[in-house]
Amino acid sequence: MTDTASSYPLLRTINTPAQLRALPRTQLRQLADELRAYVLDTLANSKVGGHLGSNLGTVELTVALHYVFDTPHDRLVWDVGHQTYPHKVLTGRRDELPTIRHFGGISGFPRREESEYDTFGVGHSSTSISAAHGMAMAAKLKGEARKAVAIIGDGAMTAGMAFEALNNAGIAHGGLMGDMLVVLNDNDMSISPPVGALNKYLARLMSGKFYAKAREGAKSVLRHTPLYELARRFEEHTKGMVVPGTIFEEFGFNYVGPIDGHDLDSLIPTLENLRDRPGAQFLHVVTKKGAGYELAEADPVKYHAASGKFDPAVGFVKSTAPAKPTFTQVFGNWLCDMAELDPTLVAITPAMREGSGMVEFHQRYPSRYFDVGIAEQHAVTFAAGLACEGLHPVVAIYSTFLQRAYDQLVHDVALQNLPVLFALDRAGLVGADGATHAGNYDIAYTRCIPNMAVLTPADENECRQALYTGQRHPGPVTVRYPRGAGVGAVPQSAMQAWPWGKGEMRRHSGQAQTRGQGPARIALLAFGTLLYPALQAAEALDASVANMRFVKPLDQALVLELARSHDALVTIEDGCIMGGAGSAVAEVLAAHGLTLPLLQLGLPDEFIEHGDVPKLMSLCGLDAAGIERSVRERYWPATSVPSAVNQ
Ligand SMILES: Cc1ncc(C[n+]2csc(CCOP(=O)(O)OP(=O)(O)O)c2C)c(N)n1
Ligand SMILES: CC(=O)[C@@H](O)[C@H](O)COP(=O)(O)O
Ligand SMILES: [Mg+2]
Repeated sequence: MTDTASSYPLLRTINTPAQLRALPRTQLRQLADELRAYVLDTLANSKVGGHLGSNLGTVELTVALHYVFDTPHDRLVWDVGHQTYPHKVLTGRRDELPTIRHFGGISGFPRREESEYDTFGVGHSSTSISAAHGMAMAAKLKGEARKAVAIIGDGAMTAGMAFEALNNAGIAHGGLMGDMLVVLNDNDMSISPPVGALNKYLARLMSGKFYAKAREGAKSVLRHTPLYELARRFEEHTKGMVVPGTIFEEFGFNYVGPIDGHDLDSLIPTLENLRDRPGAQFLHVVTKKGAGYELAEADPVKYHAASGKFDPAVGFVKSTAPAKPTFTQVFGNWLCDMAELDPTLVAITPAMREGSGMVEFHQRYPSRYFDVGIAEQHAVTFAAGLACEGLHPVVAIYSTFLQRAYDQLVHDVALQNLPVLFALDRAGLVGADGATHAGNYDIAYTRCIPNMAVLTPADENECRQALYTGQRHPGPVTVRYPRGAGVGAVPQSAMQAWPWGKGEMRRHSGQAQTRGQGPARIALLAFGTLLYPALQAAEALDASVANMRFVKPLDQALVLELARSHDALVTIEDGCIMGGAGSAVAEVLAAHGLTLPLLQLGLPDEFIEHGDVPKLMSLCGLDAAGIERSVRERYWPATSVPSAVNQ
């Protein structure tokens, strides 16, 4: 890491936005250049990587926002928040930036508990306008003079929630109008190339004489002009153009733009002008994702995020080492193979083509591939519509993002018992993205839905077989798998459906049928990839191990057989304990009046911070040592047997 003292002489003097605001305007360009270089340099040296393109694209916008608005008194609400590394640097976290997304380091997203300048916790997209509107109305109701600014990307703007907020924020409530500014950071990119009509609409606003004239005009009108004169001439200037009535004005916002989001001479006077205007303001800025770093500008998809250290001079180079296939790749390969077998298969992603492993499917089956934008609710109900007409939709969606479409899951898919397969990637802890992106809850929130089936494959081959099994099921199914690679079980090309609702034994305890003497005879019931640490722990415990495969329908016969032949049961899952697979087992035991001890291992009832997944799993006691320790603590010393068994 380059030492800030020598490499970033101006940036090292800025520890608060107040210090930034004390700078002469003429120094802001240098500050922005140093800030961009520092963000790039820091990320290039980070072993956990982080978001790159979007951060390089918001450097000038961030400098201008903190320069013009009295932060933190005025509230900046970032959308998604993956583009806030410059914001974090300018708000007192410059020297902590190298710790970003590391265990114990600062978060990769704004967090209220991390800084007063992080006014709203984000990570899931399209929440900023709603939150900023809330802050603006609160200021009004409390009689406080403050601005609320939402900074939302063109991708995030495709979510219904953003329009729910626009629909509400542009009008008065009880005669009160919130003073808020929405800044649309339009870089014509989501993670993948943007999709949908809105993108085309924004392109129209940016194209042709309107933008060209606005761009030139803005430069001439805005430079070194007193505010009143600025506002008058800017209005005159834009009036003179064929200014399209924008959709945003229809929502009650005063629309300004598009202006160049990298030109501080445009940004600052325009923001000053809008800062001092009451009511609902909307500024459309045009930026470039990856700005200032040629490789990222040229390939904004690839440079959306870095996965680890890289040499900026050569960029991201694929490692030559044969990597184990990730679960995502297993899914992507299965999807293409299944599409070959099943012509009714269609696949849907809510703006996560690359992350969900669907690039090849998109290339091979373009007419059966649907990227619906950041629109999880629409994705699920769109799938329901496809299924009503006899097609076989696969919705590839991160566990955490499916939370956004829960009612659609219940009301549109499960209640109608439609054959939709949900491929839930990023199930369980996800690591550097932290609590906002953890897929900890899908077992609990899906198994309680009637008609829903919940499959938990243990490795890469089981993932392929589970997807095949699920795809053949005539109702809604979720198949969940974690981020990254598994144990390396090579997926068999032949697809073999599992016996529906059946688990399998993977180890039998050597303990004789004790019932009251000697070490307890324990059965470990593993759901998903924790089968493997469970098998390791079982060697030390001489425990039986069941690979349950299904949370729903649960293999009740297996549960009852294990309960009757063992002294105690232990369930293990990489999902929340509360309401999870262990709870399903507990319900079966209770329903059959069985009172043998049951230990439920899984993720605790707390949000788990970002960090290295193996370390986090160990902290949660979900590695082999942790499982063994928990079982011994509960069911040992060696010779004692749980009292409940003596009954
Ligand atoms: C609800 C939700 N769905 C999907 C994502 C994944 N995601 C993160 S950033 C992103 C693209 C955002 O595009 P945009 O808002 O234009 O920001 P940019 O990266 O272009 O700066 C997506 C789809 C998310 N964070 N939240
Ligand atoms: C900001 C955002 O939500 C995405 O970029 C997310 O971080 C991707 O996660 P993966 O890296 O697990 O694909
Ligand atoms: Mg964008």
